[in-house]
Amino acid sequence: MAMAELTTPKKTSPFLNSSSQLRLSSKLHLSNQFRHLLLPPPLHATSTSKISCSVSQNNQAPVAVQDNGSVKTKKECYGVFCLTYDLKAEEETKSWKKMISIAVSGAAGMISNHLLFKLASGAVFGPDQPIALKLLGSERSIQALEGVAMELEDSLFPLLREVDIGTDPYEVFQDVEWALLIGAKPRGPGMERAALLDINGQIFAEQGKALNAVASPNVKVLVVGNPCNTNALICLKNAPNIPAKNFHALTRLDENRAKCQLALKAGVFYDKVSNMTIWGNHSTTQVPDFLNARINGLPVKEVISDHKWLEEGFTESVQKRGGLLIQKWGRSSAASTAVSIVDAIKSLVTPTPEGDWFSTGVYTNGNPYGIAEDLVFSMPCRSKGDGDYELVKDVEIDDYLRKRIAKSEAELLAEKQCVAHLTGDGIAFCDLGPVDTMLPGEV
Ligand SMILES: NC(=O)C1=CN([C@@H]2O[C@H](COP(=O)(O)OP(=O)(O)OC[C@H]3O[C@@H](n4cnc5c(N)ncnc54)[C@H](OP(=O)(O)O)[C@@H]3O)[C@@H](O)[C@H]2O)C=CC1
Ligand SMILES: O=C([O-])CC(=O)C(=O)O
Repeated sequence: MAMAELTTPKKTSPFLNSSSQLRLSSKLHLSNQFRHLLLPPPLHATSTSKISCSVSQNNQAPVAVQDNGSVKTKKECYGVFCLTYDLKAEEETKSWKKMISIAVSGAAGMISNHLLFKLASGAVFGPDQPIALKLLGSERSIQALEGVAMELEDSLFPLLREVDIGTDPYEVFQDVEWALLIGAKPRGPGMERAALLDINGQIFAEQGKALNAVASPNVKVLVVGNPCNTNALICLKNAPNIPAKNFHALTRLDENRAKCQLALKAGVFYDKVSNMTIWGNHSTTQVPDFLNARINGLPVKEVISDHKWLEEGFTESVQKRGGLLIQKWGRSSAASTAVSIVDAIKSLVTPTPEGDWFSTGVYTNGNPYGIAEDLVFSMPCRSKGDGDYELVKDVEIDDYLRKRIAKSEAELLAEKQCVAHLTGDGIAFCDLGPVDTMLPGEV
């Protein structure tokens, strides 16, 4: 029977019981000889506690080996991912990097359904990076999460080494190095934006606290669930031990949409469009920056002479692309959102090409553009590929951009006031103005 290596958790959840605080780190590789083994029945637990386990020789359910040598039946990990393996024992996997843990919330939702398979395939972190997926759901979705885990099992991804499913963020986020926060309540008909901010804000406040308590201290957090900028702000405010710089709100989908629209108008393929900034909020006030974007290395305005289209048609088409898609497709962008999450992560883990940049919603703290501090605001960034980023500080802002950026900034400041009770900034006061602002997916 192969043994797993014991590690002691750095931090513990207030919700963990003593048995679930035992965590054994897996160094073991699921070799092909084990693939035929009988697996335990699907998990019906409502929380997760990962203990790696070993496989008994007589085709019984996997069992966990505890530090005192006693054997404990493993219930919480999922199916085939409970099996043990030794990455260093086989030629093909010996040179692989140390496994990383990635948490995904809303893991049974539409976006995740596309994203998880890209993560597991190696398309995001590379072909030598084994991963563990920690899937966060709720009582609503626990059955569906089992279905997701079953599909991951059946995909036989060599790089996917562990899958845990659970409903308690304090357990699911234990030691994670990436947290992709996708789950959020969709805004229903007639629901005020203020109500959405409050309901979803509570989810992100709780998840921020959980990350703060149990995640890797340098965890990178990407907030996708809407309204993503303010949710990211709430999350980081509730995680004071994690650098605020590590939190992002996803505006990469907007960047990709903007590149596509410019390419269409210019009659070039979209790989010719670069330096595309989305400024501000992931909402209909966002500002796709055609002043600084380039097509074939030239300023957009030199390539597209229809400047009225740039200011009106282009800008609105990007701001409302999500809504148009819902009209056609009947549901909000899921596949392209998943692709943009992949792009956003890859932009942080691979060096940015010389002269280019990417957009991401980041914490404003000493920015050179005069944008209010203490917001999560989309801006141009570059990365050395180490998971971190630097702001691009010398982008030109003209009057057109300045006015529109100020509108998105005002919107975010108003959103921030609505959630003051969740950020530790006092009593909330919610006045979002006479016209309720929209998510890109709303019309
Ligand atoms: N930033 C961006 O560019 C984009 C952001 N989005 C946003 O991403 C989020 C997820 O989208 P998508 O995957 O399509 O949505 P789905 O509706 O398919 O899934 C969302 C998941 O959110 C979870 N959830 C959390 N809290 C609640 C709640 N109170 N009520 C209902 N569900 C809840 C549910 O999972 P569970 O039951 O497990 O909690 C559900 O599976 C949305 O907020 C959407 O607006 C979408 C597109 C682009
Ligand atoms: O509004 C939504 O849920 C969808 C969304 O963010 C987008 O398409 O950009």
